[in-house]
Amino acid sequence: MLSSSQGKLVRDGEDRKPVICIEGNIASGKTTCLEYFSKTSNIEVLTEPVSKWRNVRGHNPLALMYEDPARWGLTLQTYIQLTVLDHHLSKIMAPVRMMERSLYSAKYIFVENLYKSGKMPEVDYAVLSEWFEWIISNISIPVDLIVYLQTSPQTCFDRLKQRCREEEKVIPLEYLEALHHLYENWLINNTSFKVPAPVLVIPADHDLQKMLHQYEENREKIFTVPRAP
Ligand SMILES: Nc1ncnc2c1ncn2[C@@H]1O[C@H](COP(=O)(O)OP(=O)(O)O)[C@@H](O)[C@H]1O
Ligand SMILES: Cc1cn([C@H]2C[C@H](O)[C@@H](COP(=O)(O)O)O2)c(=O)[nH]c1=O
Repeated sequence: MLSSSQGKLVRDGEDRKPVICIEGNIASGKTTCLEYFSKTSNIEVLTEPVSKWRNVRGHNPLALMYEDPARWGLTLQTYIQLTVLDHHLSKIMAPVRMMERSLYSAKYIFVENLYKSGKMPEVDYAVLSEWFEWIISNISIPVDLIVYLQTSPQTCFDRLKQRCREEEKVIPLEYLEALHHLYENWLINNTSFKVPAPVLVIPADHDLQKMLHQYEENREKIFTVPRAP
């Protein structure tokens, strides 16, 4: 349920609890990172609802988008915006929430990439942008910390091949390079969109053992994050 506070709709029925978003390119290791932290007590983990994006009432908008982005980009991104908004607004059951990506990256990285690469018609981009602007102007979407898993596109390409998700077999290295530049401009160079929270960068090209070690080293920084006002 939502109630109104200071002109915005807010999730009600609970105190504000810290929300930490894990960001990074496709196959950068976000799910693996969340899996690791899910073993910590008092933390709730929300992974991306990819299964919904692969099956909405028997349709697979993720596959359709990769087959024909100009035709299906709007369809997929509209549904992603809805399902991610639903995650942001769902009741937080533990003292801290960690979630995979956010409403912000769906727009600032993926929608932006479709449009900039000429694969999304201007009218589709305009409609999605209007929706997004309305949501962030009228609904409180609090994020207290962004943990950015910073990888090279080549690392993601190798991990993507290893993961072997059917819909993603058509992804070329250039696609991951384009997403990488958008992420870097947003979270590192601060040259594109407003960053909604402080950013903690974790270099993520390393093998699993080294990554787990780095997660441990950063645990304190991650979980003592001050809550945004
Ligand atoms: N540090 C790592 N070194 C090698 N492989 C990894 C590492 N982290 C994750 N993987 C593997 O790479 C693939 C993508 O990881 P995943 O966590 O699903 O990425 P994301 O959620 O960011 O898409 C998976 O097959 C996973 O087992
Ligand atoms: C948020 C978002 C995701 N996608 C695509 C990109 C990938 O194929 C999957 C998500 O997988 P990941 O391993 O978690 O990166 O969904 C997209 O096309 N648009 C989006 O906004």
